[in-house]
Amino acid sequence: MSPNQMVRKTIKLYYEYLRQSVQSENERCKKNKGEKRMVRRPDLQAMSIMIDGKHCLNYPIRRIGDLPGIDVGHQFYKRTEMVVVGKHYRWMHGIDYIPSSAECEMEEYKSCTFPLAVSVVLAGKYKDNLDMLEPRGGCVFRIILKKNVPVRLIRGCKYKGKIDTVFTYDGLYMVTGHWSEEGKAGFLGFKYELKRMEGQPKLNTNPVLFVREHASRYMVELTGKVCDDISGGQEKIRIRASNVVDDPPVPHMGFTYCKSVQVHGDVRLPAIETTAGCNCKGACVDPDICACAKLNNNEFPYVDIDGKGYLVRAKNVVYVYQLEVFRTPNKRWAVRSSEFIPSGAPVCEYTGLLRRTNGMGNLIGNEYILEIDCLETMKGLGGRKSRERIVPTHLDQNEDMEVESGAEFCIDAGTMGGVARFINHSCEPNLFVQCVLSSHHDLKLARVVLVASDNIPPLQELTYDYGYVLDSVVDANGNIKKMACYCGAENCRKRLY
Ligand SMILES: C[S@@+](CC[C@H](N)C(=O)[O-])C[C@H]1O[C@@H](n2cnc3c(N)ncnc32)[C@H](O)[C@@H]1O
Repeated sequence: MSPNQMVRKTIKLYYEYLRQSVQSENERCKKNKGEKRMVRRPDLQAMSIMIDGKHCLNYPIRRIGDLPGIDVGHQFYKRTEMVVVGKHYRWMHGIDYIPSSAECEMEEYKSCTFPLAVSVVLAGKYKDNLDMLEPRGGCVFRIILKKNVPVRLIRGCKYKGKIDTVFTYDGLYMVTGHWSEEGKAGFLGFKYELKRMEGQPKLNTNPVLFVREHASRYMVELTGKVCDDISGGQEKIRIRASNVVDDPPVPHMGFTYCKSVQVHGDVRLPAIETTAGCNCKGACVDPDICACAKLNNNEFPYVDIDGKGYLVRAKNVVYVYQLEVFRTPNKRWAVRSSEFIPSGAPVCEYTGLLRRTNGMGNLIGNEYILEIDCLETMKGLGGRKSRERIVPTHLDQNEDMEVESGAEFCIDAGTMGGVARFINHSCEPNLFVQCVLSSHHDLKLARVVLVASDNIPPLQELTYDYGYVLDSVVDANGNIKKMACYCGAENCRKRLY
């Protein structure tokens, strides 16, 4: 696994623990009526679980300088997120340091006098904090910054949306001078002049400012706009389409928008027993009593954070973002959001015509088919990666299910579909496919929702892994078809199929 992948994996795990911690805190508060909400901070709980479980990177032996897999411009959305990858371990403090040479990984610095500062977060919290960008850095309060030892500089920037602060890694700085000065609070403080080291990528504070100030305006004044709302008013939030790639811009998408799955005329659905849901009054509280939780191995699949539902972690069974369809140079259309999408948030449903997969010979070449292969995924069949441990028990025990033959139904968004039909494949995606059962319990006819697997910054392309097995796609003559992948991921498999 590459350092970048290690970092992503660690951050994903941290957010999974974070959502679990929010969930258990919510449940505890609901059970103990009158108890103050969130006594234990979920982010700190998640951080402790990561530390105790030895899931953190670059810890306890610490590194000075750049950390593998965290480049200039990398953005963090919580201070504790920086802790779990070893970027800035002292989450409460502006300066992080290595206390002794025994905790320092790098031989060349072992002879220095410790403690040794390794990173500085400038978040505008101190009254005397001067952040004048280059060449001067900020003001700090203890003499632990050393000449000739680089420090990582991370800039916090307030964000107007759902997250409080975005922390951007700005690169390595050297101390070029220091002096003492009486601060605004009347105490003597030490100030440092920091100079950014040569040869690093350009300062990356601009994307933060762009996101903060201009993303929503950008959506209003969308450059190259070819359609004001591809949903034709069906969705609450308009889905605009833009094309700055073609000249003249291609406006045609050749499909009919549908907000929900439509049953194809040829399909006779099996008799489905609809379910009434649980007997909880108001919000579901007790997972030992709630019928919905029982079907999910006695836990709630969703956690409520600020009144919104987030998936705790990928489940075998269980839209609100301003999405935009945009033209790409080599993948035709694609989808992105103008807003930050937090990890675990459901983004959109894959809609289209519900069809049977057999007898679909005439659909060879249809690029918009998504098989409802919930059960295959649960059992890890046909090259699918099984989601271990969390097969709901009532389904796991049902060994009679015919799963070897592949998915019985699929959603065909070729002529009719929603915005999800424009979401491309990536070998390192930021969404995952989640099957959801709500009004019935028939896995073959589950709804398919795409959920954020990472924190997704505004304007980043949304992608999921199509999960093709290589050489599994054939043409009408039975010849193997190959398609090049242009996802651009570091570990791209180079082929879609
Ligand atoms: C469901 S569609 C996605 C939307 C499509 N780009 C469009 O403009 O309608 C799937 C098709 O998009 C293209 N595509 C998706 N991901 C791709 C990738 N990573 N590399 C190359 N082409 C991709 C392929 O042509 C694929 O058959």
